[in-house]
Amino acid sequence: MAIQKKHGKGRLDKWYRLAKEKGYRSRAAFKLVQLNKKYGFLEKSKVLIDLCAAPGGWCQVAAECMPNQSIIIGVDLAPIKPIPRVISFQSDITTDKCRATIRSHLKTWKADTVLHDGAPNVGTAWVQDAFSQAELVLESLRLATDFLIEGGTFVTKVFRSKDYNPLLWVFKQLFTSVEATKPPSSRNVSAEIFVVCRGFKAPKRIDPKFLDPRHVFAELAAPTPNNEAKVFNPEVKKRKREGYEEGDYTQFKEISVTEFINTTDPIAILGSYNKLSFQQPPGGDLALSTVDRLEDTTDEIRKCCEDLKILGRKEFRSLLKWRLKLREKFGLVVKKSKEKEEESEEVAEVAPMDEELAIQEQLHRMREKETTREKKERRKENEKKRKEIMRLQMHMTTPMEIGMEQIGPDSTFTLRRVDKAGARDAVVNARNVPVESESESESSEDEDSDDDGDRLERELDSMYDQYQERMEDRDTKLRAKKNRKQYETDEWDGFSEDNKSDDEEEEESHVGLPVEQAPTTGNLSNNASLFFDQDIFQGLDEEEEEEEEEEEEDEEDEDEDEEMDDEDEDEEDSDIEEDIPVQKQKKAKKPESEWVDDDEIQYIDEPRKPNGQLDIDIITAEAMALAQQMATGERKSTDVVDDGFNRFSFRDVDGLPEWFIDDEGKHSKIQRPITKAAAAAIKEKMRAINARPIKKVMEARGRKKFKAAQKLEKLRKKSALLADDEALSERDKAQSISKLMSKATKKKPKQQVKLVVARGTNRGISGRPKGVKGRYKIVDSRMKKDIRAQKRLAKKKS
Ligand SMILES: C[S@@+](CC[C@H](N)C(=O)[O-])C[C@H]1O[C@@H](n2cnc3c(N)ncnc32)[C@H](O)[C@@H]1O
Repeated sequence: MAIQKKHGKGRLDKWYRLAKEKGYRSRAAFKLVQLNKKYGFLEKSKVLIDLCAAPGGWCQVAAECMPNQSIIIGVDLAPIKPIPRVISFQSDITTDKCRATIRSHLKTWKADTVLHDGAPNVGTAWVQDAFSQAELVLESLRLATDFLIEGGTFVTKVFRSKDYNPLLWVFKQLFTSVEATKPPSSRNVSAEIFVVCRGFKAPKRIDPKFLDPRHVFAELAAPTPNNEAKVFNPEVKKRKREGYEEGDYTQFKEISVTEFINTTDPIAILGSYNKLSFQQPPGGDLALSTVDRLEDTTDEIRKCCEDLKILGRKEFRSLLKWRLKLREKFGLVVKKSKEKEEESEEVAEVAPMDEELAIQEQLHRMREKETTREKKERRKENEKKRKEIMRLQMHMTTPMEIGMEQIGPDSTFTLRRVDKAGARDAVVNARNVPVESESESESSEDEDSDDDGDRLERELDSMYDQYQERMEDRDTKLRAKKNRKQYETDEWDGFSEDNKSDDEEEEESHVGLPVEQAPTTGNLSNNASLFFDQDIFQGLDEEEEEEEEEEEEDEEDEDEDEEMDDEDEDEEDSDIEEDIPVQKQKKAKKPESEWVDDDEIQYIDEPRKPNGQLDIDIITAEAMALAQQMATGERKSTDVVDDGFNRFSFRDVDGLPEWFIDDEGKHSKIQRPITKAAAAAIKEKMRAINARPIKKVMEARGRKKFKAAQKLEKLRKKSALLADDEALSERDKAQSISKLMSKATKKKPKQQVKLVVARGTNRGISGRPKGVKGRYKIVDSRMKKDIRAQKRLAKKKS
């Protein structure tokens, strides 16, 4: 691919000219120059493979930057003219032949860097292009995995398409650091992005599916419609552009109560209808009149049926329970007797249902039963572990005793395993993983007998989780809070030495995750993880690590560092627990064992103003009121500490459902009265903040000021020179200085923007219209007329 004169003028841009000047064979060379400037991988490499290298721009750059005696191999479908220090040959990178040729050149060496800048099918349809590009990337990755040394670097070009995320996910499994970047020399109009993958993990075996385009780019099946979501979030409406359902052109939907009772999917009805009707159909419905008369059909239930869209979780639950009761009464579901409970088959009679539906429901129930059983077992196991940890914490046992009953080849107990069951948080907090005491296990028999009820409970719980996730997606504060919580609970990783479960270790050496799995990273969505891959966030981890190292080195400073971490967290949370100033919050939060006295607080390295005062930003009325009270001596620091211990401090949340704790948490805190003065002070402060111009404007103003100062300085110097000039008379001096001044203060006339109407030959043109010089703006005729009218009006007024 030699430099060709492209038709579009934009193609012969600055980089094209620079490439010509510098003797590079392609403008692409600058992309590698800029990537290397940012990541510096070429200087560290001794062996490099450049895939799709023609005409050889990247090879030229590599030869320039890599140490002497390095091996550089360039391969392409097209011939590459010889480049000093570069071995090049012609081959298709997807073939075994290419692999063999590279191997013959490298012998036993491994490559430190593999580059790929391939672009197939140039000129065909873009969608097709993007796909084969992605395939080519995967092929180049396959080749890279064969030749890269552990810790090596792989740089590739990827096109922004639907295959971009799956590709990135694959990279992330194989490399410790994956960063996507667009060098300045890459045109903005181009969809290309460069991904720099560093720290090749060199797994012993890679699942072939991993590098197979059919798996990596497989379309994920459309998720099944989530009717439950509709039930619990009736107000969240997604825009549908599909129009109304065929034959149904109303938005208000109503369904008979009997249908709700007979249906096998009540949640779908609750999610998609507005009203459950007790209205008798024309022919009369005996079942409906019975339902109407039953005692279970309370006024509350009737009210709930009136408008489903305004119901909350509690109301839906009562409607579903009511439905179950009626189904039992009508003999639609027969409760299992104790003897029959033993049998795996459940006796369930569902009246108007065809055979297939019946089988489906039975299968579904069996599956539910199985998961309930598994869940129960997990709970028991977790409870056992929790008790052991409690005993250990209370010095009732030694670590040796932990997990004694589980002794076996793979029974090493780590909290990570517990976490897989989703219970570690609770274990660490010594909170109840729902305990199954003996008395409870008796009652759990009842639970089992009511399979539907159990299922509903779980559905409701999972709905709440989904609701939380959605809220987190929307609300960054909530997300930060959750991550913080997770961080707090993650701090202690149990007794595993290397903090890795067996499974995880296996994953490292054998990357073989099912490719269908959605590519996500930790708690972050893919988009979020891509966002955080940006340079700006890169230092953060290292900083944290450094801090940790410091902590290890200096045990004496440990407490101090921890306090600083706490402080960061507190600051983030300031809007949640704003009622106590930062430092005091920390004090109040400290557990008794880590208690520090007032003197110790003095040594904490708090952010301070230049005058030595603590730099605390008071942004809430509560904090302001407290600050005022403290300043006037109305309250003392000890009062604030005492306030930390209140009836909300040690809330007993054992066994309470997550949604309840969350909901209660919003209100279970001291409501501190605020003073009028404090509210006014905060209002004023906020007004001042809002009145500040945005950063861009501030910067522009600063630039203007700076330029004016420069101009003034120049003028001053010139005037001084003139004043010192002995050859000039005083009059001449005064004249020339005033000339200078008037020249400097004269404003340049603003360049007129010529309006060009987009009609005739100018319709739909891109670029400068013929015969137009200077600044121009293409407008439609309406706009031109409007502007004229405005001018006329302004003239009239003046
Ligand atoms: C954008 S150019 C590479 C430019 C090069 N990096 C440089 O600096 O000069 C893309 C190259 O990919 C090559 N290519 C496309 N498919 C290929 C394949 N299957 N095997 C080898 N080369 C391929 C094309 O021949 C083309 O020369």
